[in-house]
Amino acid sequence: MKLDIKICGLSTADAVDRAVERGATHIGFIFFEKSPRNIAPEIAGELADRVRSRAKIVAVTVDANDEDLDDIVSLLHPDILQLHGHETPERILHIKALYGLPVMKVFSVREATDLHRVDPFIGVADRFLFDAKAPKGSDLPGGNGVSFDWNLMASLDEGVNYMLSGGLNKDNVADAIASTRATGIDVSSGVESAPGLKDVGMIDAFFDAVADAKANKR
Ligand SMILES: O=C(O)c1ccccc1NCC(=O)[C@H](O)[C@H](O)COP(=O)(O)O
Repeated sequence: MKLDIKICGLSTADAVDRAVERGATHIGFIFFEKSPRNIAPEIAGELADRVRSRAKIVAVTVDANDEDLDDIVSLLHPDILQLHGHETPERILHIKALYGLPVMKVFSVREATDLHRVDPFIGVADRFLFDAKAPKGSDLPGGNGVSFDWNLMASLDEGVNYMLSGGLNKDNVADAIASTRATGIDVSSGVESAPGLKDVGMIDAFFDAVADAKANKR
């Protein structure tokens, strides 16, 4: 089974190196000022250079304007733009025309009806990421370490290619893989010892758990 693994919100060389050594197919950098994982595009670009040919570089933005996207794209040179805000299909078409990069559009989920919001984006975004809705009072649209009911994903059209995220960690990732058709999984706070602080031991434990899950699914 081919499963993409994205480690998101990286900000140190140690964590970038370990994630990719352990098999991360995607690494994500957060460009959102309120996030403890927010990173300057220049620094993200330097970290990405360490692993560029081995993992896809994902720029995570939230309703970013063209000026900010210009900076991010020119300094990071991402492979994928992850749009984690309220971007419309029209905005996504504009961004794709500007940069010629694949777009992964994020939807937050609490109930089955949240999944229908994807319909106008099919054929517009290249891939989808389903995350949990932010808890009340959170400043962050992602990276909150909370899960949603993965059984809801069964009602999604089978043709939709998606990554799953939201509160994944070493203890629940096997269950997430077994109970959905996700072609990728994405983790951030589940491999952190404190908000924004990635922990290489926790990255190891996460990849060990994914390896066990894949072995058991064969
Ligand atoms: O992680 C952040 O701080 C963040 C801030 C603003 C927008 C998106 C953000 N994270 C995006 C991600 O792809 C996270 O990996 C995803 O939300 C899962 O996070 P977690 O539940 O902590 O594993």
